[in-house]
Amino acid sequence: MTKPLNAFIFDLDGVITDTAEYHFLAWQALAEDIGITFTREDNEELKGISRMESLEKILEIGGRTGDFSNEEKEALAAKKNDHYLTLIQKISPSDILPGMKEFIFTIKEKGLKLGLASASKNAFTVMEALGLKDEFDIIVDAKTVINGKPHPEVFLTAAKHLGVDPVTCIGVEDAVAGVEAIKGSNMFAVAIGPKEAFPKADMVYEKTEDVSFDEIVSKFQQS
Ligand SMILES: O=P(O)(O)OC[C@H]1O[C@@H](O)[C@H](O)[C@@H](O)[C@@H]1O
Ligand SMILES: [Mg+2]
Repeated sequence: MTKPLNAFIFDLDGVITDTAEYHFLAWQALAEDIGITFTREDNEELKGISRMESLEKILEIGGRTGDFSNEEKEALAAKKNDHYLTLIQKISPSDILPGMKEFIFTIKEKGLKLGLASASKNAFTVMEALGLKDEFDIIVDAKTVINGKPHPEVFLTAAKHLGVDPVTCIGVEDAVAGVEAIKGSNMFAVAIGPKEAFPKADMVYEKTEDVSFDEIVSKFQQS
C-alpha cells in the first residue's frame, strides 16, 4: 500500500524567493548603526527565526545584550522592518526562485494541497507581490502563531487548516530551525541548502532548481 500524501507546506523566505538576502541586508545596516559587525555567516543562524529573536541574537553577537530597554528594542526592530519593506518593494513574480513556480504548479496539478508556514509577519505582502497568494490553500504567518520555529506550531497549524494529518505532509525549508519545526510536526522534511547543514532533513537539495517532484514523492513513499 502506498503511503498517503496530501499536502506540501512551504517556508517562504529563502525557499520561494530570496528575501533571505533582504533580511540580511536590513539587519546588517541596523547592526552597523549600533556599532555591531554582522556577517553573512552570523546571518545563517537567524534564518527562520522571528524578528525580535533575531535582534536579540545580533545584540548578543555585538556584546550589547542589556544595553537597550524593551522600547528601544521595539524601535530597532521597527527600523529594520522599515528598511526591509523598502528593499522588498520591487519584488515581482520574476523573483520566484528558479524551479519553484513549476514545482508549485506541479503540486497543484497532482491535486495535492498547498500550504505556507512562514516565520515572517510580512508573508502576505511578499506572497501578493510574487503573485502566489491565491495559489495557496492556506498561509500561516508569524501573526497567527504564538511559538516561532523551531517550534512546530506554524507547520501544525497549516496542516490543521488544510484538514490533513501531518504525517501525510511534506515540508520544504531553507533554515535549520525550520527543518526542526517540520520534523517536530512529524512531517517529511526537504531542505534547500548545503547538505552538511541539514543532518535532520529527509532530503537535501543544494539549490531550488534541483528540486524534483517525482524524486521527493518517491523518497517520501519509501520513508
Ligand atoms: O521580520 P519578519 O518579516 O516578520 O520576518 C521574521 C523572520 O522570517 C523568516 O522567514 C526569516 O527567515 C527570518 O530571517 C526573519 O527574521
Ligand atoms: Mg526560510
